[in-house]
Amino acid sequence: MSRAFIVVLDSVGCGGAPDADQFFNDTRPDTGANTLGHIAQACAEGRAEDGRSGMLNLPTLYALGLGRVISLASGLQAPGLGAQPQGRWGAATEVSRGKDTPSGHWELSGVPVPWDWTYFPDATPAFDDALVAEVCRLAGTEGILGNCHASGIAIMNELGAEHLRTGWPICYTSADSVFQIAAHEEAFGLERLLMLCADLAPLLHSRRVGRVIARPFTGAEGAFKRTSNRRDYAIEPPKPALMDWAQADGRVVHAIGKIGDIFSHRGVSQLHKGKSDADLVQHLLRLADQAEDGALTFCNLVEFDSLYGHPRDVSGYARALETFDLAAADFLSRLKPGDIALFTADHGNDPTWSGTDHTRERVPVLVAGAGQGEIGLCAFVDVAASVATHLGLSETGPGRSFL
Ligand SMILES: O=P(O)(O)O[C@H]1O[C@H](CO)[C@@H](O)[C@H]1O
Ligand SMILES: [Mn+2]
Ligand SMILES: [Mn+2]
Repeated sequence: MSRAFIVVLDSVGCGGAPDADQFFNDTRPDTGANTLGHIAQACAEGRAEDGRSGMLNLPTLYALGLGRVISLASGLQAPGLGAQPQGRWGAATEVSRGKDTPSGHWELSGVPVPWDWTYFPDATPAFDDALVAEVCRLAGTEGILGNCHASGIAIMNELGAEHLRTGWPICYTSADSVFQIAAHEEAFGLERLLMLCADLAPLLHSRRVGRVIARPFTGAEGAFKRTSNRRDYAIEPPKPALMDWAQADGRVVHAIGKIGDIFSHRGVSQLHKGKSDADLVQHLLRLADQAEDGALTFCNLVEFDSLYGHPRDVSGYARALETFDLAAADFLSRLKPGDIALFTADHGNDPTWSGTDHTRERVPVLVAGAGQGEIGLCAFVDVAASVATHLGLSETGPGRSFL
């Protein structure tokens, strides 16, 4: 039985979203944002020379059709990407109203998001009194710290000492639909923090806040450090999605990286986590060798987004793409006859753009193992339909298979 591998390169968009004018970074609309296209341009113009050099060098992904995808999606002729593709290539357009990770992954899995997410206002306080009171009740504290939009490292350093003094949890949010709680692993207690987030999640999910995120840290003042015990309590997809369909048909589903959290751990047979994308790629290589007949492997590589997209680090983003491209060649060489591997993304995060938020873009769809030729423009839900069709699942969702 054939197998399928989906690899989401988090935030590796290819421009051209028809509704980009309705999404913003600071006050600038996302119209024209193009993560891959602008990185390729910056490389060609010598503006991405930190730790790497020259044209964006992605032979494996170009051979599947990546260069064609950028011009298909956005009309941009990205320099150096013109190779004759050997794979199936297209660009997918999202309909969900959020340019965030859950929206993107759910829609790729056949479930567009039918609601508007709740975002907290960029004001202080960001949270209403009833919510603060509930956090205090569950935490057993007389108050909270933060109560604003913040970057996690900055607010940990700013309020960590006060947190140790008062015992109050540090609560903050961002441009995403999230409620985050940072607390010291030893002083506040890791289990207590996780329990607090778990207990708070149903209330926030009922308000359509996508995730409650525990952000434990350790160390003393001046040397606080986040630990890898981050935990996301995410709202569940409103309908069964690709991984659920596969499991319902008795297939093994491997989730690599954040995939478990993004789907509230639904539909996952085995979860493979790591401390970095390099670890996650090792899981991917191992599963290419070892995944069961008929299995679905769904992988998210988050560092493009978290380490390079949000900080607007063009060289770093280019380096990460080039590193991944080498691993992708190794990965593809391990596939067995009948397997497919599909590379895509969940949204954009153009490192040349204004602001620090995601950018609304189309995403690449590159398929190895399914012959050669243009898929053209398609829908996010067509990814799920195509993978389900390839695996021979009984449910294929609302999309149309391009395979
Ligand atoms: O700044 P840190 O705490 O890393 O938070 C980031 O991580 C959140 C979820 O991925 C985003 O919404 C952003 O707020
Ligand atoms: Mn994402
Ligand atoms: Mn992000």
